[in-house]
Amino acid sequence: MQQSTIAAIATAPGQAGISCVRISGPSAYRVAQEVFRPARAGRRLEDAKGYTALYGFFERRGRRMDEAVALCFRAPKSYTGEDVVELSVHGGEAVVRELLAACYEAGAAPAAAGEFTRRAFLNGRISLTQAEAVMEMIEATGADGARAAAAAMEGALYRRIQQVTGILTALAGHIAAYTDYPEEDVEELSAERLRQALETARKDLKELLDGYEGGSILRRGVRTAIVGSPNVGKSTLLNLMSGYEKAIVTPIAGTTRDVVEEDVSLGGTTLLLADTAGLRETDDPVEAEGIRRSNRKMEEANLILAVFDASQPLSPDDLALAARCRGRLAIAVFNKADLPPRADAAGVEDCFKRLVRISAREEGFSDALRGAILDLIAAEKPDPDAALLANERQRAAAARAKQALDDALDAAEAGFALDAVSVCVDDALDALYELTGENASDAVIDEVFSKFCVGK
Ligand SMILES: Nc1nc2c(c(=O)[nH]1)N(C=O)[C@@H](CNc1ccc(C(=O)N[C@@H](CCC(=O)O)C(=O)O)cc1)CN2
Ligand SMILES: Nc1nc2c(ncn2[C@@H]2O[C@H](COP(=O)(O)OP(=O)(O)OP(=O)(O)O)[C@@H](O)[C@H]2O)c(=O)[nH]1
Ligand SMILES: [Mg+2]
Repeated sequence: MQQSTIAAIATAPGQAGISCVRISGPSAYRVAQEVFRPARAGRRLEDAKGYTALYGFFERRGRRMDEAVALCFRAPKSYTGEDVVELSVHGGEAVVRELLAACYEAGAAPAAAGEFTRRAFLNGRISLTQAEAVMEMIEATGADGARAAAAAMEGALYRRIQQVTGILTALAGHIAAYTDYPEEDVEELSAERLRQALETARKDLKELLDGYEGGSILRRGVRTAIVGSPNVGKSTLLNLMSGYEKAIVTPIAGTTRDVVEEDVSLGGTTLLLADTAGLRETDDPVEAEGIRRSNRKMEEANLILAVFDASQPLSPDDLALAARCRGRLAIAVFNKADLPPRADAAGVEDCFKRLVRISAREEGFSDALRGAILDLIAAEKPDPDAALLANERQRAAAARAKQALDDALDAAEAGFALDAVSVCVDDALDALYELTGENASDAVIDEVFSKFCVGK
């Protein structure tokens, strides 16, 4: 248990209906009682039971500053596992800042970024992956991301990792008993059983790792690059999908130079749209830099919207672009369908997963394009309720564990002594315990919580 009592504003800055200061630690009630006076005579904050609320006033240096509500939690039944008091006042920036200052005067220390959640973790209330899920929830901008975060908070990933550590600890125990106490008549570990256990654990980890990219689609959104030759209507398409005139549109080829980004929501999934400079050979160094950025966006994209001008024959640049889309999650968008058709779509059809005709000048996001996008990403999107690796830290730890199991299988295959296998299994367990935080160094824990906001 921590000795200090910390306080921070737990609500977002700015004007709001109410704002809240959270106080956690052994002196939470002593601090709160200095700044909060119950309205009803005879009621005392120190006597309040957990999960009760009191109406009263925020007072500072004998002056009534605002109305307030105190929400009381008693250790260990609170978010942090410590005594917690939450004081809410009207949501003005000045009053809540003053409330926090008053808490400091009363002896509370400023909370570091993520310190409440860190205490919940250190007090054994949540695992490290669950703590990271709290962060994921705060960052989620789409319904899919929030659902994935809720599953992780509920322990989906933690339980999945526990399945793997369960297999491996049983195996390590068996190997240790067999090699350390041969006289004890421990059942021999057959090569087949050893291989099977290692394979099962490795398969579980491989599945988790394979789902990582898809998970980022749920959490952050689908990185969607709008690419194509100059003047085909890429910026017009971005504006159409965003619902407002975000990007400059002109009849002049080479209008867009910088990447223009806009997030749009499509059926619970966020599309991170990037409109890019038209691809062509150019001597203009400014345009050339724009085109370099277009290419980078295209490489990084989960989904490519390759735009063609349906009213013109396809150019060599168009054909080159189509060829680059082969094997990618890419949709051919034949734009300017309002004009007489002159492009031969059949020439590039087999480079794309879908082909749609639209007129980006017309109002409203075309159903055909929307349908094609939803269709393609549905196949890429993992089940948000499933166990998913949430960030690079988790991915790297899972990858280290899988590598150790690959090594263990190689050692077993090569007929090395069980000791050698056992070293690899221990390495895998170390990596997995670091993932869940059961055996994570202070440096790793610091790194995780430094990404949180103050008050969480
Ligand atoms: N006002 C408020 N709302 C909030 C939070 C909070 O801290 N304060 N939370 C966080 O920021 C989240 C809720 N998280 C919480 C997690 C555990 C406990 C808790 O008291 N657990 C006890 C009691 C459970 C029970 O009565 O059944 C326990 O597990 O022992 C409270 C909040 C979201 N909403
Ligand atoms: N007729 C017709 N014109 C369109 C359509 N979509 C875009 N345009 C026009 O085509 C021209 C170029 O549009 P932009 O959206 O700027 O094209 P772009 O692909 O972003 O061009 P760059 O930024 O130069 O690469 C503009 O004059 C648009 O009004 C369409 O569906 N039909
Ligand atoms: Mg443009």
